[in-house]
Amino acid sequence: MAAIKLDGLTKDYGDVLANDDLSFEVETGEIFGYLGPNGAGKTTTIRALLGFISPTSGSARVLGYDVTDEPALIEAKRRIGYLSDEPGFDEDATGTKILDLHAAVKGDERRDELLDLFEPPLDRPVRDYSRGNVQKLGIVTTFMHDPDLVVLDEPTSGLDPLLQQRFAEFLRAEQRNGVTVFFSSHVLSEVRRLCDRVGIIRDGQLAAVEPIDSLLERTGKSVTVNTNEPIPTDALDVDGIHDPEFGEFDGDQSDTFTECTFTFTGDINALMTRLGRYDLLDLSIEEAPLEDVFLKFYGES
Ligand SMILES: Nc1ncnc2c1ncn2[C@@H]1O[C@H](COP(=O)(O)OP(=O)(O)OP(=O)(O)O)[C@@H](O)[C@H]1O
Repeated sequence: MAAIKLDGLTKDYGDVLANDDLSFEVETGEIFGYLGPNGAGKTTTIRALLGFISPTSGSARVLGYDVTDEPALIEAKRRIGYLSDEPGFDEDATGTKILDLHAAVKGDERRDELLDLFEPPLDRPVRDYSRGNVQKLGIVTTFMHDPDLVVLDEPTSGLDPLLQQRFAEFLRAEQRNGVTVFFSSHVLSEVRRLCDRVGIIRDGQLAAVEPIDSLLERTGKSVTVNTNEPIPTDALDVDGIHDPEFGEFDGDQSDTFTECTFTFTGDINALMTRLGRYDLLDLSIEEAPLEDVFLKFYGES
């Protein structure tokens, strides 16, 4: 059985068609990334899955329960963890009080283990928390009742790189124990590290559902080359170089360049061999920004 199933899910806010006829499934035990630019409709889907808003048409099921069937959804939520993009805890309450409240509703058999791992402050009121500390507390509340499915809206925002790494390892371990993870993000490096498959939403419509590997193959890298002296533009005669942009006095004006940025989808060894013949000052190879991916591959559709 799919852990999440959307069947023509539509949410029309009047001015905005935030989710337009979305259909896809998330398998039990997979980590599924839900990607899209700002305002694409990710939070709207998540809020519909948790019963916070009603679909205008279509339907959705979580853990087999219809999200518009209130008693059924209450039952399902005992087995679901949810981390909001804005946790919105009571500012006057301490961390301990918030955890006690959540425990009273859902249980807290994993509280101590999670506190050891993520170490949010507990004795101060939430008003005095940094963004990262709010997020750490949110992670504890999401997992402490040992859910089968977790729905995470931008889960690593505010976490430092070390904690992001710890959280990634934690999610992988949860997955090995059979937990299903559905999370939204606009950060490609996070998605790359975690996901098995991704669904991409743009302007409320599903642009693609595909394994992360095939998305990354098409995405390519963003490469910047700086040289010590002008080198021939022929140096870029390598399969997989797209849209080269040259430094101010380079490229188009002459047949040499000292600075060039391009997207690369080819064999990195072939590129290094070719460029290795020249005297390079600097070479950077980075993940293409997710916004570029959207524009490049899904812009026209
Ligand atoms: N309650 C609402 N009433 C009217 N319009 C809304 C409401 N909530 C969201 N929208 C609109 O619906 C669209 C989708 O918003 P949503 O928050 O689902 O996007 P998102 O992909 O989660 O964006 P972000 O990454 O910025 O959080 C946006 O145009 C937003 O302005």
